[in-house]
Amino acid sequence: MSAVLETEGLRKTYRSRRRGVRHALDGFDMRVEAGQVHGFLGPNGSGKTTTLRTLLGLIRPDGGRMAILGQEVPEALPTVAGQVGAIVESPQFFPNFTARDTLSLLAEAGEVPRQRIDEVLELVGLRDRAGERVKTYSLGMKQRLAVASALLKNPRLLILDEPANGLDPGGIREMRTLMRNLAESGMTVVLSSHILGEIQLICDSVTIISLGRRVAFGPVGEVLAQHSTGGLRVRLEAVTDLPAAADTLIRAGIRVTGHADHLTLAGVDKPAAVTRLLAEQGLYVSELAPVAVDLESVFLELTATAPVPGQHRQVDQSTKVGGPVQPDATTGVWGA
Ligand SMILES: Nc1ncnc2c1ncn2[C@@H]1O[C@H](COP(=O)(O)OP(=O)(O)OP(=O)(O)O)[C@@H](O)[C@H]1O
Repeated sequence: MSAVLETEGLRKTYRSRRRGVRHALDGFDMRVEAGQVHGFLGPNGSGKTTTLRTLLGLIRPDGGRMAILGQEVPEALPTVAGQVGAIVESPQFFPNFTARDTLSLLAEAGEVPRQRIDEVLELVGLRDRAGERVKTYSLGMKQRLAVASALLKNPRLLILDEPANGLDPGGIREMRTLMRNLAESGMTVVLSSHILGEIQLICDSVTIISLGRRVAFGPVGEVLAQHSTGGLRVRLEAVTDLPAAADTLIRAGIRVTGHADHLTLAGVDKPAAVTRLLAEQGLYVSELAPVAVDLESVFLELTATAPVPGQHRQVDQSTKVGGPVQPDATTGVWGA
């Protein structure tokens, strides 16, 4: 597959007399394949906006290379810019313009046919409010207008920083469907977001950045599988049997974590052996299921345990990433 967006060894250092040196990007690699919805994730201050601004030519990198649609940027930006739609940080609109005026202005500047204005207004759900002034819009309506403006050129690559910002639950779901439909029509979509449950639902692949470096990437299923503990969740017909079941399993060499209404197990080769062991003691299993690891757990683990060489300390401190995250005792993902 061809890469629509690529960075290799990207570096960006901010220097200030007062705050000293800050390595916002420290050899950052990223690759997004054509036609994918790609989640770009990282804690506050990890370098996401810096990456996107650098790719769009708004910031000059200190090292590394970048390509958009197979062309090296920033050199090729004049050529590729017409095929890229982006919202990075909160876009500013003229408050006294209506949504339609706003999009008309942008369409004229970008030589976009006027009929496209109605298409994008319909897509983002603003059709019936398009004649009202932007200053009367809610946060979510402004966000919809921002997405409409990024879609105006029918870009091959759409980059959205926190597109769900301010959207109501129905709006988030509509945005999810819109992103999937756009990808199915061949558009590549890069989403930066902190709503990890949403990213897990929408995205084909992800990149996780921490301290300006990539700490995970690939198809969502693979990233989850790589960090799966292989644990099992066991429920019994009688909750009161849990202590006896835990005893039996521990004696068989299985690592067990107890919870109010279930056990989590690690170090199990054959799940059927668990059922047999317990049945032999008159303990009956009502559920035996793999413990599902979610993107949020993987994210917390990876971003909090990323290496922290001395020179990255400032970014680390600003993001408040400390020592390893403690296992979540309620899910038992690391509880064994
Ligand atoms: N103009 C600047 N001058 C100095 N430092 C900056 C500047 N812009 C960003 N930084 C620093 O670079 C680091 C990366 O910031 P960036 O905005 O890329 O993070 P982010 O991942 O987008 O965070 P968030 O999730 O909060 O939006 C942060 O420590 C930030 O303080």
